[in-house]
Amino acid sequence: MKNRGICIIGCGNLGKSIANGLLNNKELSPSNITVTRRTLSKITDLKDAGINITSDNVMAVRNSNIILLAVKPYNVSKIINEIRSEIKAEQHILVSLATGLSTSEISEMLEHKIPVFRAMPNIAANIRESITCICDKNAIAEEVKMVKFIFDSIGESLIINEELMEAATILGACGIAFVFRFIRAMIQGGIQIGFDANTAKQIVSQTVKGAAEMLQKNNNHPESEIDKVTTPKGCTIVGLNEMEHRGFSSALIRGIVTSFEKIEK
Ligand SMILES: NC(=O)C1=CN([C@@H]2O[C@H](COP(=O)(O)OP(=O)(O)OC[C@H]3O[C@@H](n4cnc5c(N)ncnc54)[C@H](O)[C@@H]3O)[C@@H](O)[C@H]2O)C=CC1
Ligand SMILES: O=C(O)[C@@H]1CCC=N1
Repeated sequence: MKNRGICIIGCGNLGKSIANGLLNNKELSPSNITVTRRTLSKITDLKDAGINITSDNVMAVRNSNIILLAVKPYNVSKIINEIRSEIKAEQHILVSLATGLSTSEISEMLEHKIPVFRAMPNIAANIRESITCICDKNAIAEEVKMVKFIFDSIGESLIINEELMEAATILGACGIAFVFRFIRAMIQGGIQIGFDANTAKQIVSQTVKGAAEMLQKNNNHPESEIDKVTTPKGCTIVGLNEMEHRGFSSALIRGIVTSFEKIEK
């Protein structure tokens, strides 16, 4: 990776998070990273850190090997039109972050057959705690490794089949919003039983973090951890059962399926 040039076209929320993640990766030199945005004043901090910033997408592509397309889906074809003639089969790999556009659709917009990837991170990329699902078209193992290296800089990454990419979008990228809504409801409950909002947020955030880390470290099923909390005839089981009577799990599952049906349309 050391001598590979990486460019990020569209340095907005995700693009900037990725650039920051890459800055923290000691195996990469900031001088090999170029990011583009129309309003450069919003990314001068990246310039101060040694990253090249420009509004010239064509120049950025010319001087790089791995192109990350981090613009909104409706801007993808316009950007590809702009950079198409600069994309060379022997030089480039393209990684699209755009929701809902397949690798085939993107490949068809290109002049040459090059490896095309899709990657779906979530906004925790900002603190390098994203989960990014990745799939590819026409890539060899070494190229897959290079792309995975980039997304491992902003959290964890996973190679999946493209047919699961929409499901990955719902579970990981939209999923973080579902988790935030759960957290908000916990905080509201916490306030009703006596805490101020900030204290409730601190207790709930750390509780959620602890639960997630337990699953990651112990690899147990959530239900076996729940069994450790539920004292017979105790206060946890009555709360859990009341939530289920009110449709807690069912509401979450139905929300996930509804989001999935929307993205599949
Ligand atoms: N926001 C999210 O949670 C997720 C978003 N995505 C996908 O990632 C992509 C980027 O999303 P965000 O970063 O949230 O959007 P954003 O709007 O924050 O970033 C896009 C950036 O591209 C810039 N841009 C637009 N046209 C340009 C041009 N011609 N040249 C250079 N820069 C240009 C915009 O000024 C903006 O800063 C989207 O395709 C989205 O579907 C994927 C996973 C999660
Ligand atoms: O809500 C959306 O459409 C996008 C997809 C992934 C996250 N946000």
